[in-house]
Amino acid sequence: MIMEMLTFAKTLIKYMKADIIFKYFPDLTEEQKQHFIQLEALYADWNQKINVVSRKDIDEIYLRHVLHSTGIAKFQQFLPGTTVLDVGTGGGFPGIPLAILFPETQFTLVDAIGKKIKVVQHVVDGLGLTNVTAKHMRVEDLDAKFDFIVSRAVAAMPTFVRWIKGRIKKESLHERRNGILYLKGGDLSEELKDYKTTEIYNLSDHFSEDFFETKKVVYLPLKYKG
Ligand SMILES: C[S@@+](CC[C@H](N)C(=O)[O-])C[C@H]1O[C@@H](n2cnc3c(N)ncnc32)[C@H](O)[C@@H]1O
Repeated sequence: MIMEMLTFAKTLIKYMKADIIFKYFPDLTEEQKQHFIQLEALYADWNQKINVVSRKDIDEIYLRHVLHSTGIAKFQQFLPGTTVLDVGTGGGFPGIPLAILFPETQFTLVDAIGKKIKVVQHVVDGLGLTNVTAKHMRVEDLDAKFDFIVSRAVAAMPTFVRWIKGRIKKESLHERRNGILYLKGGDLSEELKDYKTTEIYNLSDHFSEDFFETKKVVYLPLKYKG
């Protein structure tokens, strides 16, 4: 009886931690909810073996990593059949939470560091996600095209745009033209001064936690370059 109560309490605690995601995404399927709930244990387990995320970050994984990643979905819903590239995904952010939200979208997650991609692959396998391909490589060496390119904390926009040149598909499936959706923070006026078509969205308009006060989604539509 005590063991059963303990198991129940553990399940409840796990559910409560992921609750911050369910609060902002109330229409998730049971499978999506289970995927989000399982994330913390999978990261904690793999992080013990291959240290890629700090202990503090694991403790706050739902706020700082998972919810932040899903912020992109507040601005762009991906249609079935969309292809999305996550550049410099690290442990899988924003790619993995987005892949849970959009199971019919194909995600390619790349990182230049092999052990980070190892963690990503283990988490993807642990969840049984079939819409994620993880690649250990520099993005400059990738030879494929995508509808959208997402990223967080990898490079300043001029460098980033240079790296992903020619990686955007010509035809747009969505109302919004194909391009970059980048999670950034703080004052971006200097970094983005040469990108006149950029649109900036405040995540604080959607998420009430202090963490999001300065957090933004930067959208940069891109022209197709054969
Ligand atoms: C600060 S981490 C951010 C990781 C993740 N996006 C996040 O927000 O948690 C930056 C990551 O970008 C990767 N990276 C940097 N330059 C890259 C490149 N040219 N191609 C692929 N990955 C790159 C690094 O290996 C590192 O894992």
